[in-house]
Amino acid sequence: MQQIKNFINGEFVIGSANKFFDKRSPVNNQVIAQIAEASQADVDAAVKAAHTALNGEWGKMTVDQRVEMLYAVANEITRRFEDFVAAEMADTGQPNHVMRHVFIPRGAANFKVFADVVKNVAAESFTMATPDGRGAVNYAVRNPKGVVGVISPWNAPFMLMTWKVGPALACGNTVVVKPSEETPMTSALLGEVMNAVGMPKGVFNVVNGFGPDSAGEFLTHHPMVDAITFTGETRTGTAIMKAAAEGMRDISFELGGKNAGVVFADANFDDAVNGIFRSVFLNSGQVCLGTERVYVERPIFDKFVAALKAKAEAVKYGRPEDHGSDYGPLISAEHKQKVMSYYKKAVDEGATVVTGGGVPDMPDDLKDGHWIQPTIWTGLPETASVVQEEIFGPCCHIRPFDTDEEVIKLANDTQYGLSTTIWTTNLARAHTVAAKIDVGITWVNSWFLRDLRTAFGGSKQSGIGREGGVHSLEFYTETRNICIKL
Ligand SMILES: NC(=O)C1=CN([C@@H]2O[C@H](COP(=O)(O)OP(=O)(O)OC[C@H]3O[C@@H](n4cnc5c(N)ncnc54)[C@H](O)[C@@H]3O)[C@@H](O)[C@H]2O)C=CC1
Ligand SMILES: O=C(O)/C=C/C=C(\O)C(=O)O
Repeated sequence: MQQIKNFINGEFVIGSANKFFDKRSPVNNQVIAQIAEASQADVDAAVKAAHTALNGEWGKMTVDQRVEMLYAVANEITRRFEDFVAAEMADTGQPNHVMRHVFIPRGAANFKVFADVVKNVAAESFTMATPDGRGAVNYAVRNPKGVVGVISPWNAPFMLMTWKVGPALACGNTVVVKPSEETPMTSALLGEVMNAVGMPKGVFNVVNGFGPDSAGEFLTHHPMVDAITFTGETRTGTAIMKAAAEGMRDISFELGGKNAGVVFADANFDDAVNGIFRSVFLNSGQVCLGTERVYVERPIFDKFVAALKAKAEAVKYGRPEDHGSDYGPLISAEHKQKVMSYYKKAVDEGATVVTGGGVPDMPDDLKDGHWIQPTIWTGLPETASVVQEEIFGPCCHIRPFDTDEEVIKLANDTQYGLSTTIWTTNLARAHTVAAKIDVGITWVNSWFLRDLRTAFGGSKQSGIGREGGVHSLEFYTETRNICIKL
């Protein structure tokens, strides 16, 4: 049986508690690996190693040397591409093509792009007048924050973990990563990559375990962690924020969403159907940017619902490594139970089930996996649980609308504010509506089209702060101003 160990100070270690927990495959619920759980002492050792590394060889590197190191990491990820694809498929059960074309390439890009950003983005400088007429010059320098705690989720494990580790290292910090207990494999592989490229010991560390009373909590409460970056559930964000308050540590949070898709009657119909389908069902709906509320302008409502239904009914369930399959299971039995409870609630609250709503009939070898049908509802009021609460599953509610003002109000009627996708051929309308929807990211005639130099994050309860491009520099460095009187 494969063992996944912690990675502390450049070494793979089981840890002081000699304790393991099971990693089960989402496709059939079989145990596929044993994960070494980090104790409080192990987390302490990882944080201290990261702290020591700040003042060693890593801390003394020039920006150019760091940049070269990050390029080497990206190249090594690309060289071991198939290993990363296999590990992520085993952990998540999601299709080969999604790993190959979206999640794993993004992991390498997360190192390259931020290497380029730190190399090319200047810090600010201002000259000022002084009473004696000689003036003064101000210039900013960016220093690493220190040890960054990275808490990452299970839905796109490698992409979301490296989205934080890439910029943190580019800025000269060191990191301790706590991957989700559901998906530890690619973080461990990244440890191998770090050793292969000669990354100094202690710069990158991984501690495995759970949240409360385990590695997640030990890490976020550790007094030598200088900043915490987290992607996951809003409620977990609240707990981490409380931990970060001790010692006034900085935080960057990307949290949940209940994102709206808006389809106007003038949209290119096929593009809109394909785009909304992808935004609802990619990764079996386990994407924080995913659409769970769809608003369609009334003249095309029936036709749109029928087209989305046809596509949802055509998904090909199957093992991720089977190139014919395009739809995977949910991550865990627990998550399946949560999503199924929403499928039941929708019916209890009076939804019309357009398609799905249950569990597919799978062959014997996959029967115990966490499979669930893509599901579409109509006919619910906006107050219904499945229209208000983040489900994080392959499902959406579709409702007709008549005016721009109405759909803006509907889209904004949520505690979340992460993303929106708008489909229209009327550019003026796209601008006007986009400006009025209170989210961090709006896509027009597209979804999940990512330029890593742009600001990324959520408003309202979907997050705190922005990452991406220079915004990541803001979070991962301490900007200091130096004022010189001339
Ligand atoms: N990107 C997103 O917006 C994501 C949203 N979710 C939502 O969250 C729900 C639950 O999924 P989970 O993986 O359990 O999300 P979660 O927010 O509980 O876990 C994310 C990470 O935080 C860690 N964690 C949990 N409690 C912690 C604590 N008190 N202190 C420090 N670390 C802690 C977990 O071990 C994991 O590494 C999903 O059903 C979904 O609705 C989950 C994953 C990603
Ligand atoms: O593209 C990114 O940087 C982040 C994407 C986030 C998700 O897909 C998620 O958290 O589900």
